[in-house]
Amino acid sequence: MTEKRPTLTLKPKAKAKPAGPARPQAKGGPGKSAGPRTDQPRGPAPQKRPAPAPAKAPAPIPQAKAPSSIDEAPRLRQSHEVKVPAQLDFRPALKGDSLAFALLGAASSLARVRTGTALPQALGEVFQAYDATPQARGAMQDIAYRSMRQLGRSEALLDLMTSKAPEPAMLAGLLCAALALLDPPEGSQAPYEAFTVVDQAVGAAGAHPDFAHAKAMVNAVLRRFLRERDSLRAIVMSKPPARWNYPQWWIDAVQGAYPQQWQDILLAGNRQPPLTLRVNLRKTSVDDYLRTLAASGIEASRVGPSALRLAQAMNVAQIPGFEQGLVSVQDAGAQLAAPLLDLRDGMRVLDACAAPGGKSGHILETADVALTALDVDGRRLARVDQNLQRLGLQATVKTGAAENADWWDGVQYDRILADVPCTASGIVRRHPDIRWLRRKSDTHQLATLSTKILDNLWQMLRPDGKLLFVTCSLWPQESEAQAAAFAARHGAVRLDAPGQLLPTSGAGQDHDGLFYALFQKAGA
Ligand SMILES: C[S@@+](CC[C@H](N)C(=O)[O-])C[C@H]1O[C@@H](n2cnc3c(N)ncnc32)[C@H](O)[C@@H]1O
Repeated sequence: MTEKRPTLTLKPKAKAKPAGPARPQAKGGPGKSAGPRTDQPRGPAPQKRPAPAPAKAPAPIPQAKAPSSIDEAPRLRQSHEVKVPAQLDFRPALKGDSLAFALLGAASSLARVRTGTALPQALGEVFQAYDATPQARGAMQDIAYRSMRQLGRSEALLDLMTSKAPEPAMLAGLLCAALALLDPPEGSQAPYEAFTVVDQAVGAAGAHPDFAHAKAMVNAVLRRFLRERDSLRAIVMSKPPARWNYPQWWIDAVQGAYPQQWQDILLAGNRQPPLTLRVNLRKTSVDDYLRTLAASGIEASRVGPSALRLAQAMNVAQIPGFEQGLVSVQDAGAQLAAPLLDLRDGMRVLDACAAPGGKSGHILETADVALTALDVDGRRLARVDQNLQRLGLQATVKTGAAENADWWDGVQYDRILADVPCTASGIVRRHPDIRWLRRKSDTHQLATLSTKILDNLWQMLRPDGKLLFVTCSLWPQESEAQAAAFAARHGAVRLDAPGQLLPTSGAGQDHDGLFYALFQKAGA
């Protein structure tokens, strides 16, 4: 047991409105999985926050992260920067299929995200440490993703209800996870009964040695939320980060770049993304595959020339023909890259930032080209190999930095795809942790790297050849401003391309926020 810390006190009752009765809760089983995740956030790993210096070494601190420079104040409340981190890997003596177990796993993931770990990686660490069953993994993932989409509001509610920020971060994570379940977004049903959430959250707190002492506080905070929900919400909803569930700088940036559409963009980023498939036209047709799905009772609709959106997310292992390479998981917006490249058999093509290989696979499905798939990250490149193997396709896979030429054989390419590392601000619906991990200054840093990559790749393109520049960013500095400056520097001819696609979800049109610019080199 670690040293007992003082129990937090509750702040006085909120005053905005008289306390409303607890809202009746919808019934439901354990949360569904957020769907298979086949991609990681783009770009280099976000900067890690410095590991807090332990006041006293309690137990092994397995998740301490390497210190890194910080140029801005953290967005989360200062006191959340833990003085004594909880044992994030501690496996509680709880039933593996209980909500308490899932809540604690989600809380551990949220605490890892606070130290700069991306959520998919954080969950992976927790699954292993907790030896979680597939069912428990699904529940932890669902709760953690919900919590990320609601973090601004949960943080503000906690700020209102507690006299100081809950510590350790895992306790704050537990409260945020429980609040996300008790307070689902407008128009969606609560996945569990309110009393079950409170009871299980208290049980989860009691099962962890580092904050078992705070279980009465967990009970009091959650019950108070249920009693005073309307008045508490009325207060926090006046604050943009609570209302929109993004950091203030992010809201300002979207509003500045898109004064007309900013609210729609923020809302689109908070919706649960669909599972979209790309049909491999080498092996089947879209209509035939739709029939295959229908025969298996799977509902789907077309959202692009080869793109199908499933009505319900499911594990890829259950998707007919997935293992045989009939389909791949890929957003409909990302499926525009291969057609824009205007590929023909026999071309020499470079995919310069290729991992995990979504667009490489599509390029090879489109034409018989000699493809080089390059990426700086050798671990991610292994996924290119796996994906191409499943599709029965081949490429030359190379580890190297696209801003350098040390990996290049000196023979120019007919086509180059530069799907550069970026802030990934256009894919937050799939990666709701990104908004909390990124810093405003990342944009400039990543745009500088993209400039170097584009300038270096241009020499590798043959006269008349085409280079497709892609980002999954919403920030003009990374996208349109970058494209315009590039064209001016190199005298590149700009061909027709979609430009900035804003994220949208719905019947017929459903895609992430991507940017496309297509350039041609003058003939010899
Ligand atoms: C947007 S993702 C690429 C997604 C991929 N094109 C697909 O469709 O599956 C960006 C990739 O750039 C890689 N990357 C980051 N810095 C790089 C660099 N300097 N040179 C080459 N690749 C880089 C990252 O490892 C990441 O895999």
